[in-house]
Amino acid sequence: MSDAKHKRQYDNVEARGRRTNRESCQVITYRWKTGCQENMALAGVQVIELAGLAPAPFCGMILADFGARVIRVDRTKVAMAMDTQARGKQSVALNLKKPQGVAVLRKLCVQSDVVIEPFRKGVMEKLGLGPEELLKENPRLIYARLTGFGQTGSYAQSAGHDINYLAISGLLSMLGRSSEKPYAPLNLVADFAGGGLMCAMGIVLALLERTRSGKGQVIDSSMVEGAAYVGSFMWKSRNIGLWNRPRGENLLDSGAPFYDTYQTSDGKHMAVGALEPQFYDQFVKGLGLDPSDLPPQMSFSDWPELKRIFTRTFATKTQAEWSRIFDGTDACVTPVLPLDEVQSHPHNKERGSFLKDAQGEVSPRPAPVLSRTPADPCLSRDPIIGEHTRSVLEEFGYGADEIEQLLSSGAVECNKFKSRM
Ligand SMILES: C[C@H](CCC[C@@H](C)[C@H]1CC[C@H]2[C@@H]3[C@H](O)C[C@@H]4C[C@H](O)CC[C@]4(C)[C@H]3C[C@H](O)[C@]12C)C(=O)SCCNC(=O)CCNC(=O)[C@H](O)C(C)(C)COP(=O)(O)OP(=O)(O)OC[C@H]1O[C@@H](n2cnc3c(N)ncnc32)[C@H](O)[C@@H]1OP(=O)(O)O
Repeated sequence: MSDAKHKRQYDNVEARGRRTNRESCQVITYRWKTGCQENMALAGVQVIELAGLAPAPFCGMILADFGARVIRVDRTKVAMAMDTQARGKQSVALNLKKPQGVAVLRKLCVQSDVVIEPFRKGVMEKLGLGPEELLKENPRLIYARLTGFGQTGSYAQSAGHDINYLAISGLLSMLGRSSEKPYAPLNLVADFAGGGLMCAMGIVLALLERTRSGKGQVIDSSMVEGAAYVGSFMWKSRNIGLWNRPRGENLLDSGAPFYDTYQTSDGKHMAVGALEPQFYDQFVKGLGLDPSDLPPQMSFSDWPELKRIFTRTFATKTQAEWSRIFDGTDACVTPVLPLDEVQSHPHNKERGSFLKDAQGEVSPRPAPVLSRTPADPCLSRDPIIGEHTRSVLEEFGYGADEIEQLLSSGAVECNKFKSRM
């Protein structure tokens, strides 16, 4: 195809795409997100999220919370969605083992701003939907590849989960109490901080850059590197002696008695972060101890003794009693709250830090809070698999007969939400 013809075709696609995007976002925004804040930071951005495990769904949810339109592409013949971070998304069910299903996905991607793919390296290429292909048709596309090990390197084709990526990042070796083996803090660091969140940042950066260049690009979002990047402080603070003792014996890794948790008389816990001397003094005072009876705060060899003294002291009162003593001071002591208590804690309540959705489920509100264009998360129920297949296909230009043909071939699936009322 001649360059001129290709350009004309691209311009038409681009123009149609832009028009479709704009129209569809306006149409969809009106039809499906009535009341949403048109001025949310990512309003008008259209994202295709290929259904994956935890990290990619988190990335998609962040973008949806801040106004993007996120269409999640689910597998067909799946009983229920495993995406627990689905708020604000639509669901289209496609069978990518069928060429027609691949053709539909291609059309969705070509007419969108962002695609998030959560698969092992090479899967999209096998489908003929690699970045080469799609960016040729839509040079403005931002193609985010969220993997564990990245698109290159000997592990690139290997399966893995958060703990594996954390291990290869170096951070897992630093996590754990003294004389215990390393432990992964839930699947927070690689999956979410270094994965979904880092990928969302990459997408926003690429969107911003595109406003200048008009061009999309590929984002190679490796959870190993994302986790390590989140942990840059650990690398950069080694030469100031913060981490030169064995695991669990340093200032911030449960070694220091004034940076740890303690059990209270009612079996709950308090968190202590009294690092600076002026806060440490308030902490000791709040415990009702005489500083002259204690060894110096930074006497490493006396830390085990200090821990024993603080443990004994915290065991004499309930969490509520200690909270009354320390709230409003600079002692850096706070109650360790279980998930079902955070929403009602006075500070969180005053800020509205946690929201309740239409199903009565409590979860964190989007962060950070933008003063003029804050996130406006969708609080209605999550989509069922394939709930929006028909409406999205119509919006992307498929006629009724074509949709029926796609349905009968099994390339797509449409499902209707059935209320349990
Ligand atoms: C710690 C977290 C994990 C959080 C998730 C957990 C909550 C869940 C993980 C496992 C679940 C349990 C398990 O499923 C068993 C039970 C099942 C039961 O039903 C429920 C209870 C269970 C106990 C269940 C409970 C929970 O749900 C779980 C515990 C993480 O670390 S998540 C981060 C994982 N890593 C990444 O995301 C990095 C990038 N991805 C990868 O490396 C790979 O995708 C991965 C994750 C290693 C999986 O590899 P896999 O071989 O399965 O897939 P891929 O190689 O990526 O290929 C994808 C193939 O799928 C085809 N495909 C995609 N979309 C479609 C479609 N729409 N239609 C048709 N086909 C599709 C695609 O073409 C690929 O096919 P090929 O292989 O032929 O190329």
